[in-house]
Amino acid sequence: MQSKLVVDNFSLWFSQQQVLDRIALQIPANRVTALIGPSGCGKSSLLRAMNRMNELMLECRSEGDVQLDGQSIYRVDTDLARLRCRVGMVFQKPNPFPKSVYDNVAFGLRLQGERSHRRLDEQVESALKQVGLWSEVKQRLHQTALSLSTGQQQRLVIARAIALQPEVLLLDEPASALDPISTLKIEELIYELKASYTVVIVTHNMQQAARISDFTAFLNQGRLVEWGETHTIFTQPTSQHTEDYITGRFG
Ligand SMILES: Nc1ncnc2c1ncn2[C@@H]1O[C@H](COP(=O)(O)OP(=O)(O)OP(=O)(O)O)[C@@H](O)[C@H]1O
Repeated sequence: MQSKLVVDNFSLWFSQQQVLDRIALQIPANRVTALIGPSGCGKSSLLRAMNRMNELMLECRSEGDVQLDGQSIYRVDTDLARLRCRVGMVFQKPNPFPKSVYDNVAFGLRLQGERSHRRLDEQVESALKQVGLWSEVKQRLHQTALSLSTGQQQRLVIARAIALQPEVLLLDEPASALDPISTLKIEELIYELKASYTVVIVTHNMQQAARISDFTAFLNQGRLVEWGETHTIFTQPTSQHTEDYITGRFG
């Protein structure tokens, strides 16, 4: 299977604290990969390593590499804006801009220089349809996005990321702030998204990881304990640590 991203012996430090230790992991294209593990084990840091978001923090240092389609993203001449368009990210708490629904989705497209009203309309509609939000918001495209429910806001933020036609979507606990029905919608959406995108998701919810992911990586204390097909990790983990974690005995 083709790897979209390859994490190659990657280590990360914040100040003196090492938070990732020689991680080696492949992210298959057009599949959902879940990152699981106890709080503080480094899941979000590993996710952020995949589009160089850790560097926005002070005193952050890394070793090793991450390759996107075989090309290192850690080269000094990497265009970070372009990288973050190719590898989009959605956070735990929905963070719509205090702008209209339409302007949220059109924001990045306008930044990229799109000026045609017709093309903007088409792309906004297409992104909102992909996240299943179009029928809910088409009458209120010019109202503030902050008037949407939390679940709708999270789908809007995913639409904002999708509008830029990323190749990879990084989702950091995207459903943890949502009610069960909104969570289900996000899970269905993630399942559909993998037809067009490579998805990496951090989740604390083992049932969610088992339901929506094809591959699972288990981290503990900054190390990758094991990774493989989700079914195998959940039914026949090779490590006792993994088994203890997924059965709720620790973490
Ligand atoms: N900006 C930062 N500055 C300093 N230390 C940080 C920063 N972000 C994370 N850390 C530390 O890095 C370690 C890993 O954090 P990270 O958020 O990656 O873990 P996690 O597995 O995603 O945790 P959780 O499940 O609780 O969200 C933790 O010890 C955390 O305190």
